[in-house]
Amino acid sequence: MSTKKTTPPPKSIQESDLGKVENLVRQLDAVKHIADSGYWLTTEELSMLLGLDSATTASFVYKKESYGFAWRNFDCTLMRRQDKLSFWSIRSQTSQTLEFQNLNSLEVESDRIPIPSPENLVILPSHLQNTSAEMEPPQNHVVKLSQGNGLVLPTQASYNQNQESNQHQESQEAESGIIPTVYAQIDNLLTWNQLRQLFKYVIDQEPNFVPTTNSANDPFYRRSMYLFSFPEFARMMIDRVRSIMPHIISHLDIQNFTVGDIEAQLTAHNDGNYYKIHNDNGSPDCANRELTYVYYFHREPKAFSGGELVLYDSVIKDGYLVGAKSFKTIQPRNNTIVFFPSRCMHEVLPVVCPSKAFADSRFTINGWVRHR
Ligand SMILES: O=C(O)CCC(=O)C(=O)O
Ligand SMILES: [Fe+2]
Repeated sequence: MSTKKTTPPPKSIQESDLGKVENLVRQLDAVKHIADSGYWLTTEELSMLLGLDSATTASFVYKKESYGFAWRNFDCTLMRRQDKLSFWSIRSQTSQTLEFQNLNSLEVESDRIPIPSPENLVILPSHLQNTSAEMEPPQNHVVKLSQGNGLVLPTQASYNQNQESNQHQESQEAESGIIPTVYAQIDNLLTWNQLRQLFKYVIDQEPNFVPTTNSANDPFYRRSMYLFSFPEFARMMIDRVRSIMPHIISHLDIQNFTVGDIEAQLTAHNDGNYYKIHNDNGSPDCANRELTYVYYFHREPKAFSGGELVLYDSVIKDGYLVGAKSFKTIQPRNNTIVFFPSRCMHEVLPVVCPSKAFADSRFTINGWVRHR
């Protein structure tokens, strides 16, 4: 008996490959269809669609909501956990990634505003920036320094009619130990091209915006929408903020700290939206937030009014940081970024946007610089 193995008949390579390619194209079409629709999928559906193995699928159980992964040229993002289900969005990267890669290598154009290099940033000193006392400041809003569970709310949100000028309040309260809130506002953070691309991106992302929540679990405390995942622009903003951090710390004249994680979220405030008085480092998981930054952008001409950021000064009372009566008002000017200490009390005044159109919203990329 011969030991020689019989060679299997040559299989039709072309045919089997063609079958695989057809299946792949069918799968890619289906993924693209879902990505374009903006529908969310459960983990089980996502796993089926992408053909994920069971170990990968099982590992999703342990992921927090801020989780995403890339599958070919698609971004899959865990959007929400609701009851026992998790929901995922799929987004095609192709167009945005290509556009974004060119962002920093754009040739100088006539309408381009140069990115200020950290050395020649023009930061207006707080006292030269717009301050006002047109609204009613809250009294005795008490915040325990970096402690407590969740957002620490005013203990006594009684609002006083205040007709005096901010300047006047400042001089009065200087005598009673007021700690003025320092802030820095920088104009023209992005080039017009970057801004245009960001705006276009945000408009395309409208279906993925979801209502904001807050740690006070009070639905009336905050009204706005936010976009959970915007990886390219988040990266750009975080890099930019990190690069200017030494200059901001020195300008604000605050104690130096080692910069750790920097977060970013993208928010839209439309008609009637607001964010009541709060600080940004009042719960254990955000206790190491040192600085808050808010980058403002909107369509031109501006189609909303209101939405000012009000920054309250502080006083220390019985070991607590207490919001003072005096405050500064910051206008959400297009293409500007503002920095201030996260422990300071602040609020966003209601936005009036008569058209109610999403594109007319007050948009921000805002976030926090944590110390290491
Ligand atoms: O939009 C703003 O001006 C501030 C937003 C803010 O305070 C926050 O997101 O914590
Ligand atoms: Fe805040």
